[in-house]
Amino acid sequence: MTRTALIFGVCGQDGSYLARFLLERGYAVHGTTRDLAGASYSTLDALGIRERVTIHAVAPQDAAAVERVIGAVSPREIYHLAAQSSVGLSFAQPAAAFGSILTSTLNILEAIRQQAPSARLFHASSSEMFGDTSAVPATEDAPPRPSSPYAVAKAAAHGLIATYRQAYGLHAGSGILYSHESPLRPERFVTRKIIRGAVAVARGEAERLELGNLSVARDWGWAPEYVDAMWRMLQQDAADDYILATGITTTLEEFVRLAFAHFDLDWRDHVVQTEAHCRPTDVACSRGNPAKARERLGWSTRIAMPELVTRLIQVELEGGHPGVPPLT
Ligand SMILES: C[C@H]1O[C@H](OP(=O)(O)OP(=O)(O)OC[C@H]2O[C@@H](n3cnc4c(=O)[nH]c(N)nc43)[C@H](O)[C@@H]2O)[C@@H](O)[C@@H](O)C1=O
Repeated sequence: MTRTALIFGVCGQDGSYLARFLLERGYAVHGTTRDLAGASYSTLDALGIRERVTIHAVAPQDAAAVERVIGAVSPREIYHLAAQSSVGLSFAQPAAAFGSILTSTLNILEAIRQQAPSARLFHASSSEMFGDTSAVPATEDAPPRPSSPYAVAKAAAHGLIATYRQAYGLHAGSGILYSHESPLRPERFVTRKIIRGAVAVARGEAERLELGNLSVARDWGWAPEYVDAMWRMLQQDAADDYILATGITTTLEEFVRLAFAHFDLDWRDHVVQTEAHCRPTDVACSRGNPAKARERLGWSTRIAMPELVTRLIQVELEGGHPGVPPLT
């Protein structure tokens, strides 16, 4: 029998890779986007799968619309990836961050509790909720110490998922996602910005690249690998929370150095640090221990730093995603 999955936020980086992953495994894949006419399908187009996904117009902050789509699709697996994903933007638009992250999560949980209690739910939590973890890599039990509107909302949504699991017995779990990158990332995120910037300088199309704080350190992985973990979580008999990370943390300065060094360039000749690109507060260092995911899900990453930089540059130089038309 064909298995059916519903992905809230199918047009994002993770939604698109997950849709491809599930299609490859024979799933009927449904996905939501807020506005069919206004939606950008560039990620689904880049992977060549737009025609194979049934897309529904749903604003996840609209409880009735969430109930309707879950009732209509009747999915066994639900993936909640629909929320504002930019930490930086959440400082400028905190209310929007809260609505998109927290209200959407509550609506999906309530719809499942009321009318699809046997459905399984994956929720995208974030390492940002732990704050600075330079002293000890976070485990799933680490206390939340959020330091941005985005992280506060994610910590609350994470708590809701655990509460519904415990109080109502739902099969609902959070993947605590560390940064995971790909050519589908927009330039709002620093990795794509750096890769594009280094390529532009190497080609003589730009002279400099403006960035913010380079002393921060992050655990960067390869996004297509993370959707496998999301799926594995929903194949477990019991739902739980898992840290999804490579376990390798690198400074942003080192990322920049590697990107420019790929073209025999010294980043210090081209990168300018400006206040305008710094956040009011920023997580200094993000470290996570993915042991539980390795032991219980059999999941670990194959691609990590520094290979990630080379891979992103190669795709950028080829003009898009491997094997599919270039991204515009
Ligand atoms: C785990 C977490 O991962 C991602 O959030 P993020 O780490 O904030 O991603 P980002 O690429 O915007 O920033 C990374 C770091 O780089 C610093 N940085 C310096 N200069 C620039 C700069 O010019 N632009 C940007 N965007 N960042 C800069 C910036 O201050 C920050 O320290 C999302 O997936 C999120 O959804 C998520 O949950």
